[in-house]
Amino acid sequence: MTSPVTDSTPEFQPCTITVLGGGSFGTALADIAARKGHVVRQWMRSEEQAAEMNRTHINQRYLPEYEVSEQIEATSNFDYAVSGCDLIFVAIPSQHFRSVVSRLQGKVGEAMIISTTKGVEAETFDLMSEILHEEVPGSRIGVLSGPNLAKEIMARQITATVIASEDEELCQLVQDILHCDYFRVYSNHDRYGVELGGALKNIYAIVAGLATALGMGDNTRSMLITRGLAEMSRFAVKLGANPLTFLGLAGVGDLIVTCESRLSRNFRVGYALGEGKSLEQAQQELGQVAEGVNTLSLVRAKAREMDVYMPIVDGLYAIIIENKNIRDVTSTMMMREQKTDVEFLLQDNIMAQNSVTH
Ligand SMILES: NC(=O)C1=CN([C@@H]2O[C@H](COP(=O)(O)OP(=O)(O)OC[C@H]3O[C@@H](n4cnc5c(N)ncnc54)[C@H](O)[C@@H]3O)[C@@H](O)[C@H]2O)C=CC1
Ligand SMILES: O=C(CO)COP(=O)(O)O
Repeated sequence: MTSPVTDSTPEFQPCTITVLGGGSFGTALADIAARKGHVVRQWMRSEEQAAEMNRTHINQRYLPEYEVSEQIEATSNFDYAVSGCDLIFVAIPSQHFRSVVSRLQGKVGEAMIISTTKGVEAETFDLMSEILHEEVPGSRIGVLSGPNLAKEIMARQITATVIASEDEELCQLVQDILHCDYFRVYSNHDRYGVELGGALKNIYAIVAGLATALGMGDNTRSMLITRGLAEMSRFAVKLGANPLTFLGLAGVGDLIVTCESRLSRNFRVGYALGEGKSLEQAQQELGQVAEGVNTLSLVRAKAREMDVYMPIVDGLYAIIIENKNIRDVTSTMMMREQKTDVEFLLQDNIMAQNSVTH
């Protein structure tokens, strides 16, 4: 049995927190909050899964190796789960996000709502916090994103995340709720950039998994991560995000962890593809969400519409959707026109400034 980390500081104020989603990340967040002494309800679709979790304190399907706090109350009763809570974390895969959060309408009073989902909606290209704005108008909204592999959080590996919102009070509350000796929460006001970073990096994790399975080296993976970052930032800037956000935990931080870790489901899908499995087989064997697969097609279409150069996205799409030969695609990518290393103009601005001051 793991020891509690209950917050015993005099200023500690227990909150009532609801987590929507019975998967790995929802469970990891519920566990942190419950161990800190908050009242935590975790909503999941399956009545049997909820009953089993309350009985055994183990999420058998998603995190069978870890015992969760006995203080988490799992429930399949949605209205009960969200009644009278102060804050809601939503950890539902992007494809089902709207259908679940639309049920919050008129039920949540003043509760703040935080999306933890790293994906894009197919029909609208909406990010999850935009869906929250549409489905629960008037609510206070934030996004939690960063290098946060659920299993490492459950193992109490030291981890940092980002809470992003224009709402300063919301950021402060989430920091207070989740901060403990193994989990640090940084704030950022660029909600859109933070959220976009979390969604985009999944694509490059698939590429990294694929490259690793094919026996490509560390030089290759480093190139993929760095050029992936350039591509992500280029795309995000075109959509109006701040490229500097991509230098933080929710950008390069999350990109590194998902491109380097075999715990990443997106990496694992890529790895399985590299072993010659079909996309369907890879997803089926995973049995959990790998958001990057859907995000890939959506981002490729959007990049074409906006005329953004994304060769890695194009290459992965050619391999896994158009079934092109991996070696041919890689060779075409390598033989493309040579580009400059760093493309943003910050450096030019600094040099221009220096030439004035020196
Ligand atoms: N697992 C991780 O390490 C992290 C995951 N995330 C993000 O969190 C989101 C959720 O991921 P996980 O919890 O890992 O996924 P998961 O695959 O472990 O679990 C997904 C959960 O959503 C539930 N679900 C699916 N459709 C539903 C519906 N229509 N109604 C109600 N529940 C439904 C499933 O039953 C399951 O409990 C994803 O967008 C992921 O990118 C973010 C950070 C870390
Ligand atoms: O977002 C994550 C880590 O920050 C989890 O990545 P996967 O969804 O690829 O497992």
